[in-house]
Amino acid sequence: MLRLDAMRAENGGFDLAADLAVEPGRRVAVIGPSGAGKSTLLGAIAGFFPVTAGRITWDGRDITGAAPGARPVAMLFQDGNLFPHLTVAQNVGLGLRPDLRLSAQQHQAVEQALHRVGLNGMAGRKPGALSGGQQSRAALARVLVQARPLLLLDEPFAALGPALKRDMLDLVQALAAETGATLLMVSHDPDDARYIAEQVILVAEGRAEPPVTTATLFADPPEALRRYLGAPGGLPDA
Ligand SMILES: Nc1ncnc2c1ncn2[C@@H]1O[C@H](COP(=O)(O)OP(=O)(O)OP(=O)(O)O)[C@@H](O)[C@H]1O
Repeated sequence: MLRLDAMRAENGGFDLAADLAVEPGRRVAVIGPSGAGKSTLLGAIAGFFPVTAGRITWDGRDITGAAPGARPVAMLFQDGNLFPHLTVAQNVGLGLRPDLRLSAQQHQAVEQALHRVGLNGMAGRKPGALSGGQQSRAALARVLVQARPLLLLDEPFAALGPALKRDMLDLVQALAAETGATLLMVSHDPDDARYIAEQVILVAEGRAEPPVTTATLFADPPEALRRYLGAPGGLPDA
């Protein structure tokens, strides 16, 4: 279980507060207005931003001060962070060893991850020779080889068209189910939350609220969510 106990994190002078827990294996959407602190929340959990108060624990272990690589976390960003001069297989291999000195077993793990995301036969290509959707798959394969129990996705598929995005959400959902990973995904699209997430963490005005059931939240949204959705009178069906 992920716990943020009276946590405060700082991002360049911005202060985010969170006091919440996420049950193991949950798929949770993180939504809220632009600039509210969604990326700061994920970055604090991943160890990219300093925690100034409270603590972060994973299965009871205090990881507040742990180095990013020592956390049970794999993170996927919107641009995928693929290196253009490396092949797809090398980009995925970076998830296992930054110096790419992979063992035979690790090479096999890379191959399996590429196969799982539907990129067999493309291991030797450079990212520039992949479509946008294929690049997203390669970035997801890198997250997958890390085999971490907590996956943090920061608007991972925002640049993809609706059909492609749906495919990727299906894939993420399937992978999370297979591995039992806990998933936190930032999205600006309420439909993504409805589609993939059992629960939603609402981030507004520098505070991350405890997760609530997605359908419940959209059925009776708090004021901050109403404002964000821009539908004060009537909301789309949950
Ligand atoms: N390097 C920085 N220096 C100063 N302030 C920053 C820095 N990075 C972010 N901030 C501020 O921190 C706040 C939270 O940013 P954050 O990226 O977490 O928001 P967000 O909810 O993810 O926004 P968006 O939906 O637009 O990506 C914002 O108000 C932003 O202006």
